[in-house]
Amino acid sequence: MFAPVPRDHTYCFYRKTDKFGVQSDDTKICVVMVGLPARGKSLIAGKALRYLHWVGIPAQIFNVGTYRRMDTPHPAAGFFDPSNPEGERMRRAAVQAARSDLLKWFKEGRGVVAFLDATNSTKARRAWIHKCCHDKGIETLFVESTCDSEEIIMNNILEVKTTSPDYRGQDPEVAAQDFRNRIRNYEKIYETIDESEKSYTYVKLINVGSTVVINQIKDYISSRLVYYIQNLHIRPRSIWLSRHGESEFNLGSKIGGDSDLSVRGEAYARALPGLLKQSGIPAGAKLIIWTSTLKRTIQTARHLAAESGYEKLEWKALDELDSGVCDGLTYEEIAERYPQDFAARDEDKYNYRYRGGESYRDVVIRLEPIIMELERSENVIIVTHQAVLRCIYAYFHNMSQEQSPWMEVPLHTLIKLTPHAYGTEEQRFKANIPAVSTWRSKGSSAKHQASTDS
Ligand SMILES: O=P(O)(O)OC[C@H]1O[C@@](CO)(OP(=O)(O)O)[C@@H](O)[C@@H]1O
Repeated sequence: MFAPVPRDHTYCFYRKTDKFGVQSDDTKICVVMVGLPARGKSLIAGKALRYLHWVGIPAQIFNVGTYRRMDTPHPAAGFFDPSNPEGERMRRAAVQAARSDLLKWFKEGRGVVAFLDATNSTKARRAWIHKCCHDKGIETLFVESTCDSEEIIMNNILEVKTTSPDYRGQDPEVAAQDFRNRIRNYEKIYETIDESEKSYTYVKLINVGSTVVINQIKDYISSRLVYYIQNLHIRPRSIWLSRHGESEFNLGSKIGGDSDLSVRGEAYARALPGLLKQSGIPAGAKLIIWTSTLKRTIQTARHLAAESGYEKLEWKALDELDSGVCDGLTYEEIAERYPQDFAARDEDKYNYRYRGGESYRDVVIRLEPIIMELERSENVIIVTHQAVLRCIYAYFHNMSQEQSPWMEVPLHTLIKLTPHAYGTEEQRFKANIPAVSTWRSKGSSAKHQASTDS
C-alpha cells in the first residue's frame, strides 16, 4: 500500500538550503479530510497529492474505504447506520488500520504529507486523530468540504456510483439510491468543524471553494497546500497544449534563442485555429490564449488571437528552459565543448542545471504560479516550448521526474487535456505540416533528427 520511497533529493526544494530559506526538514503533516460522502474529498486529496508529487514532496493517501473494503467490499447503506453496532465496529477497525499504517509511514521516513481520506465526521473522531498525530510530532491539517448545492452533490453521486468499487457491477439507479441512503446515515451524526475546534489548523471549503475559511495555518507546506486547494474548481473545461511552430533554430538544430518561425512553422500558426476547432471547443465557450514572451510562441498564436478574438496573455514563466552558456548551440556542439556537462545532463536530466541557466526542477518551481492559475481558470490554450510543455504535461499525468524530461513532444501537434474526477483524458490532433524532430534520446549522438514525414 506504500508508494516507493523517493530519492533523497526529490524534495530538496523544501530543505534548509532552499531559496526561500524554509526549514522544513522534519516537517510531517497529516491532512485529515472531513466531509459527508459525495463532497469531493477524494478528488481534492487526489489532486493535492499530484501537486505535491510534482513539486517534489513525497506524499501518500490513506483511504479508509480501501481498508474497510478488505472485509466489506460491497456494503449496503445500513452498514453505515450509526445504530448498527457491527458496522460501527468494522468501520472503527478500518480507520485504526489506516491510522497505524499512516503513523508507520511517517516513522519509516517515507514522506512529508499523508492524507487520511475518510468522512472523519465527528468531533470525537477528529480529537482522536489530532491526539495520535500530536503525540508523534505530526502536524494536522483538517480539510473540510461542505456543500449545499444540489447540483454539485448530484454530480458527485453520479461520479461515485459509476466509479466506486463499492458499487461495481450494480444497477446504476439502485447504486445511486443506496448511496443517497448512505449519506443520510452519515448526516445523523455529522458535526461540522466549528468554534470548539478553533485550536486546530483547518480549512473549510464551502461549495467547492466559493467560500473558504482558513484557521491557524502555521507552516510553509500547509500554506502552499491550502492555497492550492482553495483554487480548485470542478467546472468542466479543457486545456490545450501546443509547442510553437517549427522555428529557424529548430531547423538549424540549435537550442534556445529567440528566433522566428520557419516557413513550415508559419504554416502551422495559420493552421492552429482550424486544428483547435477540429478538437471540439464548445461553440460560444470562453477560452484564453497563453504564450511565452518569446517570438516563436507569439507568432504561433497570432492567427488564433486575430481570428477568434480570444483574450491573449504573455507569461515570462512560460519561456523555454534557459540553457545558459549552451544557448544557441547544437547538441553536438555542447557534447564537444562541454562533454562533462553533456554527460551529467544525460545522467540526471531533471536536476542538471545548465551553467548560467536552469534545470527542469527550476522550471517546475517557476511554473507553480501557472499551475495555480490554471486550476482557477476554465478553457486555456498554452502555446509554449518543449521543456515547459513537458513539465506542465507531467503535472496533469502525474509523470515521474525521471521520465518527464525525456518525453517526446512532437512539433505541429495540438494536445487536448480534459481533467475528470479521477484522471485526465488526452486527445492529440496532428497538423498535416511536416517539421523536424527536436527529440533526442538519452546517450544519443546529440543531433536534432529530420522527422520521417518531412
Ligand atoms: O531539455 P531538452 O530535451 O534539451 O529540450 C529543451 C530544448 O527544446 C528546444 C528545442 O530543441 O525548445 P523549443 O521548443 O523552444 O525550440 C530547445 O530550445 C530547448 O533547449
